[in-house]
Amino acid sequence: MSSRTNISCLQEAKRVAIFGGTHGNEMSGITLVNMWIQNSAEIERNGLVIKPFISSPRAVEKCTRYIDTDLNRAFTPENLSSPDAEGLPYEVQRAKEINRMFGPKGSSDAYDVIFDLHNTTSNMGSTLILESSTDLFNLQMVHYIKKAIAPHTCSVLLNEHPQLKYSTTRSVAKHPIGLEVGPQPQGVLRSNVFESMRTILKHALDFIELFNSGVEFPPCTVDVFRVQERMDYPRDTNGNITAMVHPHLQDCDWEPLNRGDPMFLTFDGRTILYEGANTVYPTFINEAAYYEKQQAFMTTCREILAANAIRKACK
Ligand SMILES: CC(=O)N[C@@H](CC(=O)O)C(=O)O
Ligand SMILES: [Zn+2]
Repeated sequence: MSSRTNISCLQEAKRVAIFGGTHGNEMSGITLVNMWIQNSAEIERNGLVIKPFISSPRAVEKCTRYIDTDLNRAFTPENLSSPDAEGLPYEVQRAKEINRMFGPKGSSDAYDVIFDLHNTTSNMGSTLILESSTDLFNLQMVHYIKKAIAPHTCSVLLNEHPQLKYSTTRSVAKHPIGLEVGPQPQGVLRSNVFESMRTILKHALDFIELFNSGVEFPPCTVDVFRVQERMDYPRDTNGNITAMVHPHLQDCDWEPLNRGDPMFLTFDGRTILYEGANTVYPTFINEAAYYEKQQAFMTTCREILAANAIRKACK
């Protein structure tokens, strides 16, 4: 790193993986990855090794989110260092395999970039998910993608929360990046969602190719939504939900939610208001996969991140 010129020189990003089917019922990513496994012409770039990969084939075969446990929570140090044994949950075995193939997580042998393709039932549009506010390579890539797709837009969700952060499949890579596109029901393919995902990935790969070719990217800023809090549904003493997302909140991902705004509608017709002091930006509103995670939506706050100029390190 050179601080005098304020250009950060980063390692080349030669090995890139594209994961689909981390969740077996999120059809756009699964379909794109299967398509690219058959014919990779569209994703090939000069000087790059690009591996399209189905992360959870058994879940894909059954068209279910997971077999035993959520793969996208399974990349914990405990799981990854556990001895191989019969009878481990399918996704724990799979996490260990993926870590051997694309990692080891945290080591210099790990893949440079893993894109993990997800779909949501929420009305989030296209969303890039980052796990670190200081990963200059990812920040510059996100900035590049946002510029390239304009006038279409893409939100950036930053999940760096000490308690709410989870051990994702992509976290095996040096630069983990999630791509979440919705709304798309589980088990369903929607052409608009499929095409948005495909376009964003194309620009992402173009960025990596340019970076590796020695192009310098000037300093930039990126608007992000930082994860703040998990909001659960109101529940009775048995743990069953007693209310739904309020119609005024449903589908309003990324729109401001202010103190006093409707949040839930109980089955007997009562409105429950948001009582937090600050304006927040909800996302993952009414995501199907999150009922079991006790999450009706997630609140975020807006933030602007600044990134240094970057270029490939000269050897
Ligand atoms: C709907 C869904 O699966 N969302 C992803 C988000 C992510 O990849 O961080 C998950 O919960 O694992
Ligand atoms: Zn998913």
